Amino acid sequence: MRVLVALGGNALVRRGETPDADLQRANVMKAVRSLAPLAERHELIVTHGNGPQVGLLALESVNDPSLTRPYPLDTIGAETQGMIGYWMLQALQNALPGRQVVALINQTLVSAVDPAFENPTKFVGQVYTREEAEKLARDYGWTVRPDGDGWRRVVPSPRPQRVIETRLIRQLVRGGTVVVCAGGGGVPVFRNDVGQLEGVEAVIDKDLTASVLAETLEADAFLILTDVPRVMRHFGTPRQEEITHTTPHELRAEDFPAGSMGPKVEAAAGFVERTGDMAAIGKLDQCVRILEGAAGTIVTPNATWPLASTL
Ligand SMILES: Nc1ncnc2c1ncn2[C@@H]1O[C@H](COP(=O)(O)OP(=O)(O)O)[C@@H](O)[C@H]1O
Ligand SMILES: NC(=O)OP(=O)(O)O
Repeated sequence: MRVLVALGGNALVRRGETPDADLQRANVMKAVRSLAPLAERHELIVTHGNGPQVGLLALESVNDPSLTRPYPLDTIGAETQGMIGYWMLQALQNALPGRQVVALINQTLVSAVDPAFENPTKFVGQVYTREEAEKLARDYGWTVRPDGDGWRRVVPSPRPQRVIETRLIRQLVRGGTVVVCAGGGGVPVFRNDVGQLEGVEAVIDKDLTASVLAETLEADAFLILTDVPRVMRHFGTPRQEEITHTTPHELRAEDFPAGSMGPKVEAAAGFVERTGDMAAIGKLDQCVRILEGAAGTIVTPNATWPLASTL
């Protein structure tokens, strides 16, 4: 069975935690302990978020007096793929001796005229007070928006069209290699007037890229792993209830917040609609049980879909 896992930013650093390298490495090791049993039994592709990290490196760059201009977001996105990819590579190699593992720097094609460039929505970096965020917006020309109780920088997040290195990833996976790729949704690139790839200032949603990649790699299951056990109806209200098994049609009838559960639900529902295979959203440390259909929110084409037949 071929399984593609999208690892949430929460798995690396939670809101309010200091994003020291030691802490993130320890969190990566913990995540890999959960993922290792999947890799032992299945072909595995791992993608990961980079929102907190891309924001942190962008802040460092904007404060670096030796630069005439800060590094662009595509370059910083590639830096985060290198950094997080290295942590994951090492942790996976240590957990899976004898198994080939690779972490790739790779790019995702977007449209240069995606309307997202006019309407930044992707939260990056740390949480600020409103006053701090407004000062940063004035000083650095950032766009900032409320996120929960705090404020954060937002950047454009164009829709992923295709992962440029898909063929290579497929070859590696078919050969039994565990592949870490499409980190931070992939480095956003477009084709310029002369057909050359060129980076753009954006951060792609990693769940949406993971959905596209899972489809093109013909994954049998697409797991979105985060810090909540299931998607909830009426989240955060006294009427809150867990969704155990659902369909794209049912999910699309509900409203989910744009900055968090919304893209996950869209990514899962889209994958199931396009492929007829299974997607799920749930907690990282329950990933084995989620794949068995015994935990998480399981999304299948219809209510009677024979889950057990895929296992
Ligand atoms: N309907 C919902 N059901 C469950 N969680 C939700 C819902 N709406 C919003 N959330 C929030 O979404 C968060 C997960 O999204 P996000 O923080 O973007 O995850 P990650 O960084 O792991 O990708 C949860 O921690 C929860 O607070
Ligand atoms: N690029 C991205 O979607 O990162 P997060 O999941 O960390 O927000």
